[in-house]
Amino acid sequence: MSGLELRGVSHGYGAGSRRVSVLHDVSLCVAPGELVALLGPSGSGKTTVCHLAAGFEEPDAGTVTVDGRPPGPAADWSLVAVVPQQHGLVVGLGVEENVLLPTYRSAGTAVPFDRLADELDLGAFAHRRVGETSLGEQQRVAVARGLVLAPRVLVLDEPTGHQDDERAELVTAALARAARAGSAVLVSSHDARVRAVADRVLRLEEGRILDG
Ligand SMILES: Nc1ncnc2c1ncn2[C@@H]1O[C@H](COP(=O)(O)OP(=O)(O)OP(=O)(O)O)[C@@H](O)[C@H]1O
Repeated sequence: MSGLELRGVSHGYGAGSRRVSVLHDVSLCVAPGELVALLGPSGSGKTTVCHLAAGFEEPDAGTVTVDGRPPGPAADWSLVAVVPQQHGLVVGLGVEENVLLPTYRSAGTAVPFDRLADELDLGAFAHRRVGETSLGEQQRVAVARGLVLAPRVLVLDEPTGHQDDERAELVTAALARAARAGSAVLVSSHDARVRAVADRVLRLEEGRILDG
């Protein structure tokens, strides 16, 4: 199966008798060209799913694959790119440098920075260091960095959480375009505007997928 696939995934945190199970037998897939929204209450395990999909962690049981292979801890971002909840930007570097970081270790073709800056309204602060920008601006920089290599799989954790209505529309439009261009896009979100552009909605409750 190409795209993103989680099969029978269980996962937890802690060690020994203190280990707490968070995900229970989770299976989901996101096909190339599809945008899937992952909804669920706080603590239901959405971020854990995103981290496993990104290869930040390996599941206790089950498999995670991107185009049929485990994503690995240092995946090429043309294969799987991530927008973490806390953005993961390098605050001492400039906006453009942050957006282009994935291109330094990938042979993939980059989307021009100016196009991403235009689509995500980065222009007014594109010349600044990330540490000199607002949280909402940083979030859009992280989205641009996720899009820069037109990845096979794009995983985003609450990517509109710091946006006003107008900018949230820019973000969701950019994600919908990425899916139309062939990326498999998984978005963890509570935002109705994300649901509105999703091809499918999955619900996670207490670490289990309810439907989809
Ligand atoms: N590093 C960790 N160590 C121990 N427990 C953790 C850790 N990370 C998450 N958890 C627990 O795992 C569960 C799922 O957390 P997760 O962050 O995946 O949920 P979420 O659905 O993304 O929540 P939110 O919507 O609040 O961001 C929660 O009960 C959380 O307390």
